Amino acid sequence: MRGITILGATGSIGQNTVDLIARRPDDFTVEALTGGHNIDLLAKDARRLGAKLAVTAHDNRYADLKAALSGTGIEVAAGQGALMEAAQRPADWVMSAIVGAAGLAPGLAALERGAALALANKETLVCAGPLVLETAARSGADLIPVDSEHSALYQALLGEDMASVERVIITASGGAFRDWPLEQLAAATPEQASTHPNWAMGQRITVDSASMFNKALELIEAKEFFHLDPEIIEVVVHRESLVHALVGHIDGGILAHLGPADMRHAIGYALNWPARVDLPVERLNLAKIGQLTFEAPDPARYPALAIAQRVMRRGGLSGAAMNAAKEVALDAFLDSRIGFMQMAEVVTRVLDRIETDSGLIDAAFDLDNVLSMDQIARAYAWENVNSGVAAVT
Ligand SMILES: NC(=O)C1=CN([C@@H]2O[C@H](COP(=O)(O)OP(=O)(O)OC[C@H]3O[C@@H](n4cnc5c(N)ncnc54)[C@H](OP(=O)(O)O)[C@@H]3O)[C@@H](O)[C@H]2O)C=CC1
Ligand SMILES: CC(=O)[C@@H](O)[C@H](O)COP(=O)(O)O
Ligand SMILES: [Mn+2]
Repeated sequence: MRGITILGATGSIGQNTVDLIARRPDDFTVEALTGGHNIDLLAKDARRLGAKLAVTAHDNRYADLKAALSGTGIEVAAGQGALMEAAQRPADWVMSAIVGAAGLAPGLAALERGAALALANKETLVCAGPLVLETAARSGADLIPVDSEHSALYQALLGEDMASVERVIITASGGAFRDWPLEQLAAATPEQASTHPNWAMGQRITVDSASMFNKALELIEAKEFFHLDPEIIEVVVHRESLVHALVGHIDGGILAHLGPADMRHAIGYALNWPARVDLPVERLNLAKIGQLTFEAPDPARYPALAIAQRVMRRGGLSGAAMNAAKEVALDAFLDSRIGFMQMAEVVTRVLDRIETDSGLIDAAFDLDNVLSMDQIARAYAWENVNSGVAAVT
């Protein structure tokens, strides 16, 4: 029996993980499940999986969770401290599926304790790549990617000599607005941006897919995870979301990873790694699919890609700054305070300021410095939003 903890169990990745665990009750015990506001779902899954501990990230939801699990014997806790304790429980495998920079500290805590960490939370590597890899190396913990492109790269790179890799290509669906006239993007609403052509995911990553900030984060995630030179990482728009990533070798050969647009493949791969097991996902019928298409991304439509290049070249704590500014810009967009295309403007202004007036950008990669950079960038981004420079017109 393997002990499992799911951080962010009530979200899209969390629920796909719960689905896989629930199918094999004889193979897994559940140490802890964590969630946020969705107390009913957290309590339901804690009961269903027989979790030892259920944690809500919000102190003020403790009484609700306690009531929902009364009489079950399941331990209940709330707040940031409880989240960290859940991450450090003696699980063999921990899923990191909290959304945003909030997932960084709990994921690191699990790695420090030596649990295998299945990493869906891409912000972890964007904000603190060197710290995360160094923590895993020190504790001996396995770090297994879950983001579909990175799981695909991991699988395509198995047994390959990195010295023969000359290109790494990650695919992008193009998001909700890929067929919109460019001039209409400025007026896109949060509701319109919250749909995805192929994947069912949480709202934040769905909007990030529309702006391609998701792909921007993924470029940095790939650079950090696989120690890549940014110059060899490419993005190609692939409308079908069936080819997730490709690896090009110096002899001209390209290895591609294909799979259904169902995160249970990448989650199941990480759960069973290094073994492969039968997973409850659709098998692709290539003859029925007929054609796979590829296009170059338009830089005017997707300014986030150039921002990622800038961050990869600048290095240091600029990834933490970019992510924090993006999270604020996304909140402001979802609240209709700035327009869709202004998210990239806010992030650019924050990076301009961080690069000139904050010595912190070249500080050592420790958690305190990363979190300080996160806070400074958030403050700068809110100043920018509140100043009206990026207001919806
Ligand atoms: N969804 C997908 O298919 C993919 C997601 N990812 C990445 O995985 C991560 C999770 O994404 P997704 O599942 O879509 O997100 P969701 O929004 O669906 O779920 C987020 C989870 O985190 C919890 N949560 C939210 N805020 C906090 C916080 N401040 N502290 C603690 N817990 C919190 C939520 O609780 P509650 O809902 O109860 O409030 C929920 O359990 C993201 O980093 C995303 O980029 C990567 C590849 C694919
Ligand atoms: C499923 C997954 O990994 C997402 O990150 C996906 O990549 C989003 O789709 P986009 O290609 O539109 O960003
Ligand atoms: Mn992805």
